[in-house]
Amino acid sequence: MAMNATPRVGLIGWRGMVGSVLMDRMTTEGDFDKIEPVFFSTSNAGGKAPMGDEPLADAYDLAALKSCEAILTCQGGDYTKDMHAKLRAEGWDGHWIDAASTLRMNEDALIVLDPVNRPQIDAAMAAGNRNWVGGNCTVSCMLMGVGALFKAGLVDWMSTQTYQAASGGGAKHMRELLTQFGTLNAEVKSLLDDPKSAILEIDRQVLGRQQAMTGGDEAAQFGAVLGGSLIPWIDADLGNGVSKEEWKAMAETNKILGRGPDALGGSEERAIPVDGICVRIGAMRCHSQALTFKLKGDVPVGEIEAMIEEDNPWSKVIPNEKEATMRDLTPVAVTGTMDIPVGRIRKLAMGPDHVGAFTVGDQLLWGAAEPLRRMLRILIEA
Ligand SMILES: NC(=O)C1=CN([C@@H]2O[C@H](COP(=O)(O)OP(=O)(O)OC[C@H]3O[C@@H](n4cnc5c(N)ncnc54)[C@H](OP(=O)(O)O)[C@@H]3O)[C@@H](O)[C@H]2O)C=CC1
Ligand SMILES: N[C@@H](CC(=O)OP(=O)(O)O)C(=O)O
Repeated sequence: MAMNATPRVGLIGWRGMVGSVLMDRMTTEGDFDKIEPVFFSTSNAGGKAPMGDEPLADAYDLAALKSCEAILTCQGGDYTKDMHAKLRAEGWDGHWIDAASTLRMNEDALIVLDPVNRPQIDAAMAAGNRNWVGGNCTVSCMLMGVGALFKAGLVDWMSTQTYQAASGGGAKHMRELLTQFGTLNAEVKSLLDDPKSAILEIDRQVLGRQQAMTGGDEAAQFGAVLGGSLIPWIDADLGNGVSKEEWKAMAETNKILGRGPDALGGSEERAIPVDGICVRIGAMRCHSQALTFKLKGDVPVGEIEAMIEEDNPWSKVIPNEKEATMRDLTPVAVTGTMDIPVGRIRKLAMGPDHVGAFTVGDQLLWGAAEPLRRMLRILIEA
């Protein structure tokens, strides 16, 4: 069912980190001209909204929420757990668009990434679906880069080793990383300023400070030191040696592609194995991934590059050369842009059907905010 010409859309979580990126993108793309926005707050109902004359509505007020044809939330999983079922139980049949992972694998929710799964979105809309959830940031950024190979049916399996930014944990995690870097620098500043000082003495003092931080307030967000180190575990421990972030890679990739039993409505098509190790590194807001593909045949690198380049306006092939890689295939180059560069594309020593690639994406843009605002736009324009 199509929405009204200028639908009333409730925005929850708009001042958080993901929400702020979303607001920027919605402003840039003119989305606010197409809706009647209603801004909610979980902490400051009655306060000043970021636009318009109406004060902030209470995000726990069911009547206010029910007055919206669509609700777009970046407030987080606890809010979704608390409010989504209550609203549905009251008979609200509006569109719920959500950044949190809570509903993603539900039978009645579609994971949205329209440049990759627009056919699934259209089919779900026609079937009356009402729950639209953004994918895990690593999965969405990966599929925006190399989705072409999956769409073409070329992938037998894929392994991904991730290099995930601090922002994936939230704003406090980004602050903690920078604070740790500052503390470590301060610890050895006088030695660093002296070009004749011994590097191994600097290293010893840095390690001592890192060890002193471990288990304390300075590493409270991540639970381990990230500055000058890394953490090869992200999200919950599933108890079988797999982290929840790693589990999402296969589960969500296949659901987005409409494959396997978790696809909306179920699918007979084999779920493609996707697996690897997820690692937190000291980048700010870009997730990077080293990918290994086992393809179904010996596809020339030039053909792979052409498919990636042509797949969508944001996927960009970076020539597999040192200079281009260092210039264009780093978190610093990609942060704040919509581009999803894919580089280091080459045949691996394991055989001509094994291909390596490396991709980088801003996890707050394609990894979180962008698929949601695009889904809202699709609903408005339906
Ligand atoms: N961070 C990420 O990488 C990703 C996050 N997500 C999802 O999005 C959810 C929100 O993430 P994120 O945006 O990082 O969370 P934030 O903590 O930045 O924001 C969440 C809410 O916290 C409240 N808040 C309290 N203090 C502040 C403050 N000082 N500044 C801003 N907001 C504040 C706001 O609610 P109020 O205005 O009502 O007080 C805000 O909407 C996550 O829980 C997750 O489900 C999804 C993909 C990626
Ligand atoms: N888990 C991701 C961030 C995130 O919010 O993921 P999800 O939306 O799947 O919970 C990270 O830490 O990098």
